[in-house]
Amino acid sequence: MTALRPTPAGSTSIAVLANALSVDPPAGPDTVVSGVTLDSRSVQSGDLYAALPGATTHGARFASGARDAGATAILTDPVGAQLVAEQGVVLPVLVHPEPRAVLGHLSALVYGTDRLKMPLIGITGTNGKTTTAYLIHSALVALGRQVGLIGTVETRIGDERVRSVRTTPEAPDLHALLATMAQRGMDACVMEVSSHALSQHRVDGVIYDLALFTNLSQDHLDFHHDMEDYFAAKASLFTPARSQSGLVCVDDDWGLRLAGQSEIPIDTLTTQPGGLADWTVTVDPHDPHRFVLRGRGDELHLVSALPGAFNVTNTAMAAAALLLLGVDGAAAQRAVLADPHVPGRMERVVVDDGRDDLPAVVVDYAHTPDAIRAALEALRPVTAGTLVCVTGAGGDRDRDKRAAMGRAAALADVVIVTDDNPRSEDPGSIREAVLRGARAETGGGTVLEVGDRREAIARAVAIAAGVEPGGDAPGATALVAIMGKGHETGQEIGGEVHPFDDRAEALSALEAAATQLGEASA
Ligand SMILES: CC(=O)N[C@H]1[C@@H](OP(=O)(O)OP(=O)(O)OC[C@H]2O[C@@H](n3ccc(=O)[nH]c3=O)[C@H](O)[C@@H]2O)O[C@H](CO)[C@@H](O)[C@@H]1O[C@H](C)C(=O)N[C@@H](C)C(=O)N[C@H](CCC(=O)O)C(=O)O
Ligand SMILES: Nc1ncnc2c1ncn2[C@@H]1O[C@H](COP(=O)(O)OP(=O)(O)OP(=O)(O)O)[C@@H](O)[C@H]1O
Ligand SMILES: N[C@H](CCC[C@H](N)C(=O)O)C(=O)O
Ligand SMILES: [Mg+2]
Repeated sequence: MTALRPTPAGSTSIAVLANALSVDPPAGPDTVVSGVTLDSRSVQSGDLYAALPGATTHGARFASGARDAGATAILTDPVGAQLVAEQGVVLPVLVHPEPRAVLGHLSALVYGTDRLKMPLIGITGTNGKTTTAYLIHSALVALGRQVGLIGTVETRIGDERVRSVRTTPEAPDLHALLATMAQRGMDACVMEVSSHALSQHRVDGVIYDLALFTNLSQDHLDFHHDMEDYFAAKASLFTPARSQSGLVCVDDDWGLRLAGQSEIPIDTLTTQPGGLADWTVTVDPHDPHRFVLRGRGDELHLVSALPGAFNVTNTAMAAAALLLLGVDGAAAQRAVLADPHVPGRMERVVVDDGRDDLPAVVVDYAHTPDAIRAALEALRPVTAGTLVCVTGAGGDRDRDKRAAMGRAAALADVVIVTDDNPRSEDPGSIREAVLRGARAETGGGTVLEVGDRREAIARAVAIAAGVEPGGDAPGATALVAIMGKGHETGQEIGGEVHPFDDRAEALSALEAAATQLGEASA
């Protein structure tokens, strides 16, 4: 990301950075460093270029490109220093055995974020980070605060929005964003902290005032060695080097474990009936969206604006976080009632002519077994007719979760297995793994394979609407859940990203079904 850099403070020099690293300053005159990047393609004049060793290449191979783009200095490891020298690049080079591990702290010095006053809220967990971040963001905005947001969908600084490439930006980009937010007068920033970010030092040099843990379930086992390793990455957010205080949802065993081992003061929250925690949730027996949150002497009567028991949890976590940040109970209660639009999470797609003979369509970002199960369990009670689920798994990501995703999807009456982002993998083999799980688990439901995602969505809507056979009770009581891509606007196939938006495709499919139903009744 090259956008949203702060106005350079211009006070940090190569000698200052060398001193921070406890290494000798490179020979030659000292120079001001006004920015940092780890991507040669994003270098701006005056930048320190961090040439990092990676899984596929070494950043130092791009040193001459970085120099031509105006880099002032290079940070790299000994192998990188050799590569820089071989290219004849004459720039001051700071050498460190683990450049990634010092990059966050150097970025903080360059951007002045080591003196950040703005409160920071960091959210980690397998599912619910984006949703909870939006809930906190929209509540703080409703309270009249200026709030920054960083996460899977976008970065927001006041009214400015920039689409995200990653959930948690790399350290130089993160510090640049935080400095920009501070310069533009944000009162707080709420952000998602992925496990990749924690493992790859992306949030080094940042101290969160409040860290949240939502839950842990299977994902990313391509990157993390096993669940223990994945948990350890998440748990590292709850240490004094990273956060001052925490709020941990203890509904799953990982949350309980984290609460037991946390090195910082934490509050616990549970939604389990009769559960013991600092914050408890009592759901209204007559309305699953209404609940009472009790904790620290406060009692808040809240309504989750989003469907599903898990969104009661997300809303409760957001409300407790507000109170822990010092918002008073009455204000927090009002603020979390404000409508949070969370793009691509349980998002309804409707044709705008108000007709009532079409199935409901929901686009959701469920791409783990646990999320698919939670989403379908949330949608089943609001579906009197056929529940159709369109799902698929991403390529070049955790392979072990694919069959489990299929098994979870088999909670629907009709499962259509399709492509997500195949990336460099063979789409047919990815579908095969998901299909295996769905077929093993289905209790009499239908499992179909439709590789082309556009066709899969059209098919799902047609079955649910009753214009194609396959649904037991098609029409307005049926529901189509399109899982996995949520807010995404592209589909990555073999290194190319093709424009694709599940919401737009669902709308076209609904319009086509409406036309067919109209013709049939004419
Ligand atoms: C597994 C992973 O996270 N890899 C990240 C890692 O890649 P890498 O170490 O393999 O780097 P590499 O491709 O070998 O390149 C080495 C270095 O050369 C640099 N380079 C490379 C080419 C060039 O022309 N110029 C250049 O400077 C690269 O910026 C890099 O610093 O460092 C790269 C540079 O920052 C990242 O782009 C890359 O993220 C990849 C693209 C990725 O897909 N990451 C995903 C899995 C991710 O981070 N996901 C999480 C979790 C999502 C969630 O659950 O919410 C996220 O936070 O988004
Ligand atoms: N608290 C929760 N528990 C279980 N499932 C959830 C929870 N919140 C959301 N989900 C499900 O997980 C999906 C992803 O939710 P969300 O985008 O909020 O999570 P995330 O942690 O940001 O995910 P990612 O790591 O991919 O960015 C949702 O679309 C929903 O199906
Ligand atoms: N942040 C998640 C996104 C997955 C979304 C899904 N559409 C896919 O491509 O697998 C990840 O990097 O694993
Ligand atoms: Mg997210």
